[in-house]
Amino acid sequence: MLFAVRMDVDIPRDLDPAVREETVAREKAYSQQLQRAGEWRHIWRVVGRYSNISVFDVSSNERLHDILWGLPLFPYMTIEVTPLAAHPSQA
Ligand SMILES: O=C(O)C[C@H]1C=CC(=O)O1
Repeated sequence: MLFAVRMDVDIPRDLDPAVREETVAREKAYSQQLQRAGEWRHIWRVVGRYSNISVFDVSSNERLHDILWGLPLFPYMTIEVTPLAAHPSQA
């Protein structure tokens, strides 16, 4: 099952810089592990924003929910999920 997911990140400016750095590092490792496993297919930066648009290929809605819930930056994100279906014009 394919999903497009937009993540808008808003880390509070007064968050301890060490906590920020450690959380962002954990987020990167978590993301790259899922990319290597094939569930996080694409990640693209949204130009000019602290946001990304990603494509996930997962077995179920529950699996995607678990992945998103587990994001270290989840408490600082607004997330929009769009389920994808094959387009009839795809060559
Ligand atoms: O930078 C971001 O867009 C937020 C987040 C999502 C994956 C990752 O490594 O960081």
